[in-house]
Amino acid sequence: MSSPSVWHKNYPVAQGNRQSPIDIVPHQALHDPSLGPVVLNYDQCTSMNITNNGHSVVVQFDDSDDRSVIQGGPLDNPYRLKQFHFHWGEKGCHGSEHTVAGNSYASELHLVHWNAVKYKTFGEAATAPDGLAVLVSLLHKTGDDHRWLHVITDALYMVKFKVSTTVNCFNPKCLLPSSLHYWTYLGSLTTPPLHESVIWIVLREPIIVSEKQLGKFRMLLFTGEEEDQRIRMENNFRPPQPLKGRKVRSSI
Ligand SMILES: Cc1ccnc(S(N)(=O)=O)n1
Ligand SMILES: [Zn+2]
Repeated sequence: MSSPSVWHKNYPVAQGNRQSPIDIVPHQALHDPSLGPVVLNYDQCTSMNITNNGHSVVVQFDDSDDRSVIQGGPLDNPYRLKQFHFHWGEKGCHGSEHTVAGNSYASELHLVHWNAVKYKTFGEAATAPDGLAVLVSLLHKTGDDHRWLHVITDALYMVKFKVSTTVNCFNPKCLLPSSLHYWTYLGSLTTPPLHESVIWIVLREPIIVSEKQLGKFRMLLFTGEEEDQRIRMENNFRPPQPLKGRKVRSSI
């Protein structure tokens, strides 16, 4: 995984006008009363597998129909859940991509959805300005285990190297905080190809996870079993990017 500072050489859009992540400054966010609640319909278990794809750990979903969708909030259509993945650091409270008033969290969960009403495939949606919607849960490290995150962290040893294993019936709603109040802004993918196609919905309330649970992410490897180099997967986060005049709206 090359460093974010050189991505612009192969992906000039890295220096575009709607790049992600950003630093969210709460008192500068515009409260928009027209922003309704986000509505999550994840009840039909459609998770399929968990994969170490060499730069994060990803849980893929069956997105062949509208069983698992997000709608409402800033979205004009229902967006289909395709996958979720995490970003994390190597220690302490660094590892999230979005920061809040300059403060970073230990990790960040991205639930990636695509607009299957307007676009035929995820690939097509991923290049459209309203193609994707990513719901963000910030993971705050304190002492306690998160009661449901262990389902994921207990499976990580099976994908230590760049492999995949099945995960049945995991409803990611259990990884969200109790409050669905959010900030929202128009941005991009935070890893190449950095397409400016994402409506970001960042939940204000972090979830609480333990150092032990975070440690299990950090034992993942960027490298495959056959490679003799063992490179730990950590610090797979992009730092905040310039706002370039964008407005962040707040649901409350
Ligand atoms: C599916 C996908 C690809 C690249 N980057 C992202 S992210 N980190 O913006 O959610 N998601
Ligand atoms: Zn991500």
